Order: sequence, then C-alpha cells, then structure tokens
Amino acid sequence: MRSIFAFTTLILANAASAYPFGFPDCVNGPLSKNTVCDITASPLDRATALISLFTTEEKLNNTGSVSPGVPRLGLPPYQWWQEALHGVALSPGVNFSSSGNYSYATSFPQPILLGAAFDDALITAVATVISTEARAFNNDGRAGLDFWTPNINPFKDPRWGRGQETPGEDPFHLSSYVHALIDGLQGGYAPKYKRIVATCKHWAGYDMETWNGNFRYQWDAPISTQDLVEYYAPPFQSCARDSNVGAFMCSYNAVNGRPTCADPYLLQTILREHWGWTNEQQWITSDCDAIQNIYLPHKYAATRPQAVADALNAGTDLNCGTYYQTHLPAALEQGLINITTLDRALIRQYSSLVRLGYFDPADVQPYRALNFGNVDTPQAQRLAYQAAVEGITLLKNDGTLPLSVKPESSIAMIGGWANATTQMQGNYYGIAPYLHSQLWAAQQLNVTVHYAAGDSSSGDPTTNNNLQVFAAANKSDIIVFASGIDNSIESEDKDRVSIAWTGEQLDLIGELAAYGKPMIVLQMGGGQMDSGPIANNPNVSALLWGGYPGQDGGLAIMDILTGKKAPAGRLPQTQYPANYIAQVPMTNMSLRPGLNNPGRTYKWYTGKPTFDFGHGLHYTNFSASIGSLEATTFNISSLVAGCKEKYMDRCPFRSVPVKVTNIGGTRTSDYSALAFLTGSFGPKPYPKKSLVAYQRLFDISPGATAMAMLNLTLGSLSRVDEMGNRILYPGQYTMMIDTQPLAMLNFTLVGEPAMLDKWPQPPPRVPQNSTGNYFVGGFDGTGQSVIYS
Ligand SMILES: O=[N+]([O-])c1ccc(O[C@@H]2O[C@@H](CO)[C@H](O)[C@H]2O)cc1
Repeated sequence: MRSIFAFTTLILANAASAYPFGFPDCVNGPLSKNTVCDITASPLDRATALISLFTTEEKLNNTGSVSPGVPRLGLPPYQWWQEALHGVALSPGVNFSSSGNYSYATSFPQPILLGAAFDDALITAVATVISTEARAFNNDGRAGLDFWTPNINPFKDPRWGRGQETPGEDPFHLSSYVHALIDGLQGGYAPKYKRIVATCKHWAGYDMETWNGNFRYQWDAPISTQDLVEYYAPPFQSCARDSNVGAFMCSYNAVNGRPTCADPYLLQTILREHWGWTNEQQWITSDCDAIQNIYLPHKYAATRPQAVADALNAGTDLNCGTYYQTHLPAALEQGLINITTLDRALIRQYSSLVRLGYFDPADVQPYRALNFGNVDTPQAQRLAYQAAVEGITLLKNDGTLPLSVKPESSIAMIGGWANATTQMQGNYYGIAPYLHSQLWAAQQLNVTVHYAAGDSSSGDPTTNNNLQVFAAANKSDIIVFASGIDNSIESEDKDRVSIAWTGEQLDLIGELAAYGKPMIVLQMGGGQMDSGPIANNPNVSALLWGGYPGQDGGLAIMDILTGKKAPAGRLPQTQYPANYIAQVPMTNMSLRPGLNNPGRTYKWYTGKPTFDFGHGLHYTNFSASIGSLEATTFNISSLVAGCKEKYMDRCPFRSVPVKVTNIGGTRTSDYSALAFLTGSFGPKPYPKKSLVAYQRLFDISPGATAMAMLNLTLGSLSRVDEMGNRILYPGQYTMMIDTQPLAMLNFTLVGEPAMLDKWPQPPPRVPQNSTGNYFVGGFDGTGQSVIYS
C-alpha cells in the first residue's frame, strides 16, 4: 500500500535539499539585462531570449523534470513535478515542513466524491484554495509553480485503481468539472499571471493499471475513432480548447499502436492543431519514464535515441525522469532531432514560467505575498467540510435517517473505516491539518459511543476477532458499520479483481443487521462496489457512499446521519452488479455493447445496474417542471445558421428553465438537477440516455421552489459518427430531469444533418511490436475481440 509515496518521499528529500526553489535574480544577476527580465516584453520573446543564451549542453540538461537551470546565468534549478490532486500533495517538488508552518495543507475529498456534488462552483472554489496554498508553498521555496493535476481520464471500468482520482464516468460531467477546476487552479482563461499551471493527464486512453498480464507501461489501447471522440477525448478537449490549461501529460499506454508520447496525431494534429492549443506557453510532459517505455516494453522505437527523438519530435516537450537528459545528446549527434525542436520545447517551458511571474519583481504580481497564513484558513476548512457534505450520497434509506439522537442514545461505531485517518484521503494526498474520522465525529455528539474496528477478514464473523464488535452492537441502540475498500485494494498499479463486498464483510453486516436495531452501512472508498446484497437486506436501514471524504469527512458523514445536513450527492459512476467484471475484459475499450461486452457506463450498459449513475436519495422529495420552449420543432439549418462560434458545438441551443419544488414535508435540502437527453437520432445503436446539463440548487426549504437554468448547446444535442465527426441529426429528442424522470420535454429536429466538427482522421494502426504476449482481448477495428501476440 502507498508504495508510490515511499518513492516520492525519498525523491522529495533529495529534491528539497538539492533543488530548493528560488527565483532568478532579475535585478542584479547576469540575466538582469536580458529580455527575459523585461516585464513589458511578450512571454515568447522573453523565453526566446533566455534560451538563446543556453549552450547546447545546457539545453539538453534542462529537458527533465529535475532541471538544473543554468548556474552561470543565475537561472536556478527547477523541479517540474508537483502534485495537487485534492490539495497540495506529497510529491518530488513539494516539501512539507516536519512541524509548524508548512507542515500541512488543506486536504479536500478525492475527485470522485467532488464529482458526486455536481456543483461546478464548488469545484472552482476548491481549486482556488489549492492554487492559493500552492502559491504560499512556492513563496517559501517549498514547491514549484506547475502541478501535475488533474487526472481526467474517464472512469470507464469499475476495476480501475485510479478511478478515485477522477470525477467519474460521464464525459460531459468531466468536461464541465475540469473547466471549473482549471478556472480555479489557473485563475481564469488567460490571466496576466496564472495562479499555477495545471496539467491535464493522461492523454489518452489510460484507464488500466494491470490486468491479466497487461500493464499500463506496455498496454496498447485499441480505441475506435468514434469512442475516442465521444468518450475518451472530451475532458481533454475541455482542458485544451475551452479552458486553456497550461500543460498536458501524455500517458504510458499506446493508442492504436503508437505510444501516446510519440504520437504526432494525438499531440500535434488533435491537441495543438484541431483544438487550437497553440500558444507558446503550453507544454507537454511525459508521464514518469513513459519515454523510456517507447523503447521498452513498447518496442516502438528500435533504439533509445530513437525513442527520445520520436517523443520530442511528436511534441513531448518535457520528460518526467532523466531519459531525455541521458539520450537526447545521442539523438542530436545522430541527426534524429534538431536544435529548433529542442529550443521549441524549452521556450514552451520557460514562457510558461514567465506567465507565472517567475522572472518578475514581487511587487508587480498578485501572488507573491501569500504565506502560511493563507493555508488551511477557517474558510478553507469550511470548504473541505462542505465539499464532503455535498458529495456524500445516500443510496438507501428506509426512513431511519436522519437519526434522532438524544443524550441517552448509544451508537456502535464499527468497522475498519470507523476510525480512519489517512484512509480518508485516498491517494495523491498531502499532509492534512487533521483527519476527523466518523468515530471522532460521533464522540463529539452528546451520546454514548461504543467503538470496535472488528475484523472482517477472518471468515466466520462470530469468531473471537469480532467479540468486541458484537459487544458494542449489544450495548448500543444504533449501529453504524463503516467499511468498503481503500488504497490497499484500489490504487496506482492496482486494479481491483472484484467489485463485490467480501463474503466476510457481508457476513458481518448480516450478523449486525440481525440485531434488528437501526443499522447504517457506510460504503467507503472510490470505486463502486456492488452493494446489492446490503441494499436488499431489509434489516439494513440505510446505505451511504462516503468516497474518500478528506480532512473533515467523518464530521460530514455524521452530520448527514444525524440530520444536521441533508444528503444530495449523486453517484458519478454506475454501480454494477458484481458479475459485470466477468463479462468484459478491462482491455476492451469499446463503449457500445458487443462481443464480450455488455456495454459500458450508464449510456450503453445493457444489464441492470445495482444503482444507476446519478442515483442519490434525499431526506425529502422533489417535483420538477420544465418551462416550455417557444416551439417543439426546430430546423437544423436555422440552428446552424445562427451559430457564430468558431467551435460550433459550443453554440447555445436553448436555456431551459426547470422549476424544482421541495414537496417532502419537513427537511430543507439541496437538489442537483441532472438533465439527460434520450431519443432516436444519429447513428445506431442509440445510447440509453446522455447527461447534457446539470445544476445544483441549494437549501430548498419545504414547500419552496428553486429555479435551475439548464444550458443546452448544439454540441449536447449532437452525436458522433464512426469517423469521429460531430453531427447534428434530425430526430426525436426528449429531455428528462433526474434518473427516475420528474419531468420531460419533447422536441424534434428536422432537416439535413449538419456537421459541427469535422474530425481529423487518424493514420493507420501500427502493428504490435511490444515484448511479450500482452495483448489479450484487443480490438481489431471492427469491434471484434482478438488476441495479439
Ligand atoms: O517511479 N515511481 O515511483 C513512480 C511513481 C508514480 C508514478 O505515477 C505517475 O506519475 C504521475 C505524475 O503526475 C502520474 O499521474 C502517474 O501515472 C510513476 C512512477
């Protein structure tokens, strides 16, 4: 468990002593007369002037994540690798102090729980705190200015160990979420000074650690153009085209035969050209040692110099690791790269630092005054708590919740998650100021608490190992069982081999439920587990999904259980029945149902989910009504003629008002209005439905009404054909509010199909070369599973 962090802590210690962060001296240093220090010049001119001073050797030296800078020029070393997935995080470039100031940073819930809030404003607020704290760390020389976050690969397969790092499975949701996130991380679309540089990773098609002899380092993901455009690419399009993110990371895996870091189609044709991600301040880093993988195990390049040349020429500007620094000299000597390409990469990196104010005097820029007083402020603490409250999702409730607790009440807090500490953070975590567990929160109530962790790994739950559990349950009138999964089961390098609760866990839940007392199960962890057996047990009163809820997650959970807060989170991923994973190999990248594939995500899954994407109960009931449009039939040619955007999918269709009323009696509650589109239009098969808009409404009191404005674009009405073209089709459309529709709106599009986005066609698939018989269950371009060797 947490092996990556043993590594990062090691690097961190080295990096911190070898490369403390400093700023170039633009007042007295050797660079002071160079254009790089001229704040009136453009970032491109400034970076170009800087790089023109580098010798070839200095250029080659500064291509890795640990860049030595150029001492003779007074250019300090720089560590490019910082992480901040849900708060400033332990990573090579982040140096937490061992005590006192800078010994902690706010630790928010994992993205999978943030995603469940369906609240983009919350995401911007969280990201703004993260970038503020990152700046404070930077000002103290404890972090760089670029962070390798977010992980925005769609969480397609429930087994994926890193799905917890993402906001979920739906491409529209991810695109909207990541736009809000980058807004907060970077400080808007094109601020004069970026707050920090964010890095959208891992482009593209990365969603497997290790499965059945396949590893992320050698996996060649077979992805059809249709699936790429419709599913794998949209969050990255949102990063690049719509949010102007400062950096991208290419992934370990190959796509259709090409390791992504060596693929000019993905990096140049799509990312830079088609999405217009072309300004000089944007760079692409490789995943860590991914360039080495181009040589081995991908065997895409025949030599190491060829591997680095393939990557640099394709547009990978920076190498996480030392492979560029080691092998680019030979590539240059052999004429595989030229100095112009090397300069391009360096100019991109350093102009990005210019945009961060790295070369500018402190008094002209907004973030240099931030200090530890801006870290984990009371406001940030409240936000961490609020974020957990908003995401926590109620899956079942027989009416027992909210609990009514009185001084004479006694609660049994049971299970391996009841007294959680760092478990609450998931992976890519920082050092939290505190970690309030569910047990801690229960102990703050004016009730008696009986705690027993128990041991759900011991087979028969009635063995001695669980005597304390039964004693606690006996003595209490309420039982809370907190369990599920954690990073020992799902993590980087570890995909799950089961999505069921273990027999031991289910047996123990059964024993505890048999007491006939109010019995609440907390399903903790990132990936969904099949909670069907728990939901179907009539003696289990309630089931709540808590994700990895961060520093105040225990309090958020207990406040929901006791009714101080009302739940309104929604599942950001489908909860499949346990046998789903036997029906589809992880290596099957197709979304649509086919051979060995019952379909993926709520859009295409043909079976019956245990809980649907978007499921989430409240302590009250809501009704909804959709305002009528001015017409029920729309002509495609008029819609398109009225569209003046360069990217036509962004053109508005209509803003649809939705009136939501709390009809449930006594409880004030938030409500996330989710709008799905269904109907018969575009290529077959049709998806069951697609999320096209959402908005969270706050604090709707009983009897009160709130209004959501759901903005539909032409893009959200469109479908993608087999060539990847995004097209507006004639047909019958139905917009539905919520998973069990509370309201529906029908309309029709008539006329000829209209092209919204013509997709550049990929080069032909490259045959497999990789070492080993890894390619079990691939895709041959027609949807058939094949075995490559
Ligand atoms: O060598 N290691 O110890 C090591 C540790 C972490 C690691 O993960 C990669 O590094 C992260 C960089 O942001 C990417 O998200 C992830 O895929 C890759 C390599």
